Amino acid sequence: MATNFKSLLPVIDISPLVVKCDDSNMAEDADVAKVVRKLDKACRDAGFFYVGLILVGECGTDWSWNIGGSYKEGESDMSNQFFELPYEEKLKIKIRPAAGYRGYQRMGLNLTSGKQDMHEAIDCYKEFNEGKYGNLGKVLEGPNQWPENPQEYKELMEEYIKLCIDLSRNILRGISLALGGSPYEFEGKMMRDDPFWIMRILGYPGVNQENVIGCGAHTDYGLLSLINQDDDKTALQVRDLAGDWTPVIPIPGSFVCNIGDMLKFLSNGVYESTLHRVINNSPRYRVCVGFFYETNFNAVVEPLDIFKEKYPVKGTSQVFKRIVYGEHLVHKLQTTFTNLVEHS
Ligand SMILES: NC(=[NH2+])NCCC[C@H](N)C(=O)O
Ligand SMILES: O=C(O)CCC(=O)C(=O)O
Ligand SMILES: [Fe+2]
Repeated sequence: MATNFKSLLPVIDISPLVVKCDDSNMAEDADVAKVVRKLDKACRDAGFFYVGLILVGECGTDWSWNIGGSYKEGESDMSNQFFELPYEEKLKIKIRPAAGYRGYQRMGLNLTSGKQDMHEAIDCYKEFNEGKYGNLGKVLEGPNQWPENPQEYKELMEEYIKLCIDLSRNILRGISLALGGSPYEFEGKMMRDDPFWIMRILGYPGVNQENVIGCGAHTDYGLLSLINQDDDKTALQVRDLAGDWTPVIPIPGSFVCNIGDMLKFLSNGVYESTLHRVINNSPRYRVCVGFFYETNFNAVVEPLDIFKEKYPVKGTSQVFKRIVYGEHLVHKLQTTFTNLVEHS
């Protein structure tokens, strides 16, 4: 992987995790242990890091792609093609509450802390059977909406999602070890055997003025986010421990990975979900795909016993109430899309 990019965030080659993914004794492997130490430091510091994958592993998936690279070879062009379509064309897959908040959202529809974000997007969520999550889940019921053109877009993105799910699971095994648990604290029991996911294909207009907010400061909602950004524009910024905004300079062939709110809760606050925002100061259009790997939709999330024992709470500021992930998500949707309810 290229090393001539100056970034303040660590780059972690996670291939040992992928190679050892089926080995329950993976923690004893020296290469895995090294990755785990790096993950722990990255998660305690910024909560943001780059992941790379150099080896070809075997995990029931074709890993013979350089992370993010397969997307950039084809689908990225298709995302650009979609956003270049006339507005009326894009509206054919318009996001609506009745369509489970899935589909195309115009520039400025998404609100963060009540302010309009200068991005447009296609939002997708894991599809599930009607009624599966009762009233709460109803809000998100419906098939994802894909454009008719380009035709192969849907199929390719669905492949991409599978890879992201696999990759997220492997990284989380490393994070689970980094927290001092088994590799499997974030799967299986505790209702995390049917992980929910979100994917947002984002387009940010090029600008001629400074500091147009593409996406306001927020934390992500779930366990782990994988950000696949254009290689030639720096727009994503992370708030570091000192409270300064650090640019996340793209590193070709890598994903940017960050911690979401659920991981913060489950880890008893040992790892934080870090604030980040997007400002595309480039005159050119920027496309980015965010993949968000979550707990089960109906998971009750609270600090895991193992982490409460390992990391006793100091003071009262760190006491986490139990929450249901789906409630957290639906609440976020309602504050993000307040303008949508009125017009549809
Ligand atoms: N699904 C997301 N990660 N959305 C990011 C946008 C931030 C969203 N508007 C919020 O206020 O939380
Ligand atoms: O565009 C990006 O780089 C990140 C987008 C993001 O933070 C989000 O959608 O949650
Ligand atoms: Fe985000």
